[in-house]
Amino acid sequence: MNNSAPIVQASHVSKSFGKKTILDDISLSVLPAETFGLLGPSGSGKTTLVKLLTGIDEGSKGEVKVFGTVMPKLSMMQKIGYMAQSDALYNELSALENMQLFASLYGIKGPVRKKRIHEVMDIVALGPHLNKRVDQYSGGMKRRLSLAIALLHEPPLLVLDEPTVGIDPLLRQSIWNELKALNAKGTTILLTTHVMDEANKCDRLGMIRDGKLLGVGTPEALIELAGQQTIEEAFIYYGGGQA
Ligand SMILES: Nc1ncnc2c1ncn2[C@@H]1O[C@H](COP(=O)(O)OP(=O)(O)OP(=O)(O)O)[C@@H](O)[C@H]1O
Repeated sequence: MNNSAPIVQASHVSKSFGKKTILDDISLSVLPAETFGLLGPSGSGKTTLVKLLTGIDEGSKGEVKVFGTVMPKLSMMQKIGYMAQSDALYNELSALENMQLFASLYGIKGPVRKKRIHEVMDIVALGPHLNKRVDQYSGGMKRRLSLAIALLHEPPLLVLDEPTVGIDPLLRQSIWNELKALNAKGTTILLTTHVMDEANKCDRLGMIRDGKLLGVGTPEALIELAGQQTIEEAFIYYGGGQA
C-alpha cells in the first residue's frame, strides 16, 4: 500500500434488511490523515454504513477495504478505534476498571497501560473521575469515556459514531482540537454527525440521505457546487429540495 492509498475504500456497497434497502450503492474513499464526516439526518443510514466500514457487519453487495484488507477481518480491530453510538461500557465498574479491561483486550500492559489511561482520560477531561463507577457518570461523561477507550490503543484509524452528542460546547471544542491534533500526527478519522457546524470542521464530507450518498467533497466545494451559502442549504440542494 502506498502512502496516498485510501485508508477506507467502499465500492458499490449496499445493505438490505429483508426487503428494505438501507444503503444503496455507496462508493467512497477516506484518505490518510483526514477527518471525513458522514453527514445525514436520523435514520439516513450512517450507523449502518459505519458498521460495514469497520467490519462489524457485512454488506449485502459490494466490497469494503480498510488499509487495503477486505473487510470484515477481525484482526483489523487492532488498527481501528471504534466509538459506537450507544456506549458499550460496564456500568457496575469504575472508569479505570473499564479502561483496564479494554487495555488488556488490546494487549496493553504494565506501566504503558497506566500512562496511556491517564493520557486519554486527560484528553476527554475525565482525569478526576477515574475511580468513579460508570453508573454514576452523566450521559456526556459516558460518551467521553467511550471516546477515551477508542483512543486507548492509538489506532491509526478512528471511527466515531456521533462522538460529541451530549457534550457541552467548551469540551466539544477541545475534543475537536484533539481530533485535529491526531490528524496532524497521521491518524485518519471517520465520524458521523447531523450537526452542521461540526460538518464544517471536517476536511471532507459525505452527505447521506435515505441510504444514498448525495455528494462527497470539502465543505467549501460542496457549498460552491450547489451554488449555496451554507452546508445546510447545500445538503437540501443535493437532496433534491429547494434551499
Ligand atoms: N438490524 C436492522 N434491521 C432492520 N432495520 C434496521 C436495522 N438496523 C438499522 N435499520 C434501519 O436502517 C435505517 C438506518 O438506520 P441507521 O441507524 O443506520 O441510521 P442513522 O443515520 O445512523 O440514524 P441516527 O442518526 O438516528 O443514528 C433506519 O431506518 C433503521 O430503522
